[in-house]
Amino acid sequence: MTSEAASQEPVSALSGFGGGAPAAPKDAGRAARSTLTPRPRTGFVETDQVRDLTRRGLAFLNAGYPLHFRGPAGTGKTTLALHVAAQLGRPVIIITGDNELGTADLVGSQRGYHYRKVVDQFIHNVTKLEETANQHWTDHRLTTACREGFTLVYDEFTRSRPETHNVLLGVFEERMLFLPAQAREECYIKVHPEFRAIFTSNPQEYAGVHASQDALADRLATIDVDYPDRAMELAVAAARTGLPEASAGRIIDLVRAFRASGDYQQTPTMRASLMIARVAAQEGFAISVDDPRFVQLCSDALESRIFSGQRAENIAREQRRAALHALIAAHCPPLARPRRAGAKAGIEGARP
Ligand SMILES: Nc1ncnc2c1ncn2[C@@H]1O[C@H](COP(=O)(O)OP(=O)(O)OP(=O)(O)O)[C@@H](O)[C@H]1O
Repeated sequence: MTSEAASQEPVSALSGFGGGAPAAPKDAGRAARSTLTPRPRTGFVETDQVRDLTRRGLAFLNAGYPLHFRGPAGTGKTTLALHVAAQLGRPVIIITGDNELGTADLVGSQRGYHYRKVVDQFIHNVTKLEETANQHWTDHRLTTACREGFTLVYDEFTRSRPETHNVLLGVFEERMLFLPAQAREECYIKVHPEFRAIFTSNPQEYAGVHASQDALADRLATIDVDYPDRAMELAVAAARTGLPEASAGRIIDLVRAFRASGDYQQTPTMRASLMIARVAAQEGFAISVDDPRFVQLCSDALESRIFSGQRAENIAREQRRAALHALIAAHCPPLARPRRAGAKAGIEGARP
């Protein structure tokens, strides 16, 4: 995403949120275009783990501290941040971290031109033309959020350069947002008492991220988000795909066992189990090693995580592939054979 897009585009397409929140009179149209109104998201799963993280996060936010959810990819940080933001009941503004993002993208800048044309035809055959061009100051997302008391969700903030965040130090410490000289009319604004900020970051990401400044990290209340427990992963897969729990459970156990094996270069996250579950449900595959289409689906979704593009040794490759297939067989067992009269019930509904 470009910095312009990050700072300017409405983001109402995000699920669980609708655009056009009511804004305060000043700059109302602009603020409304860049905010989201939280509403409950369909398929959102609230387990004890989610409730606990939400409660702990809200405690910091209610005391006025900026909150930071930190955790590996696919652990549900962004979803959780939006869920917690929704609990605050204020319009939400989202920024996504980007190396190209600068202070102006957060705070505001001089934009556009106002043309003024005066045609003086006092003497009928003489035309006097006067044209002036004035730039005018435009608030960007951080300024709008601070001014109006909105909730700012800054997703993957460590993808932005640390110096971009200098302006945040005053916001969190002195509750003042200092504006650059171009803002002319005001050199700072007092941060609205209802302004809150929620950050997310992934400490394991090593491409395209920056270390967070100590000064900023010290101001954030950081809560570590770990991989979801089985109950949560299962509930999410069942809710988001419509698979029965027994079938979704096999996929979850397969992906969790693969994750526990450590035999990969890219961690298989909750997104991997959702991907398998969603495609299997849509295509009507049997969640079993007996269905070659299902086995192929698991291989497609998981094998790429074993090798990250480097040329792995062929033997290691084959060994790891075989280990993955053994996991598929162990967690997605053969379909129940047709029962002979009097035989006991077999595996519960292997088909989704
Ligand atoms: N509580 C939940 N209910 C329903 N779905 C969820 C929940 N938490 C996470 N998910 C789903 O799990 C997937 C990963 O979640 P999310 O994008 O929030 O993770 P993340 O930690 O922000 O990932 P990344 O660091 O890669 O951006 C998404 O498809 C999301 O919709």
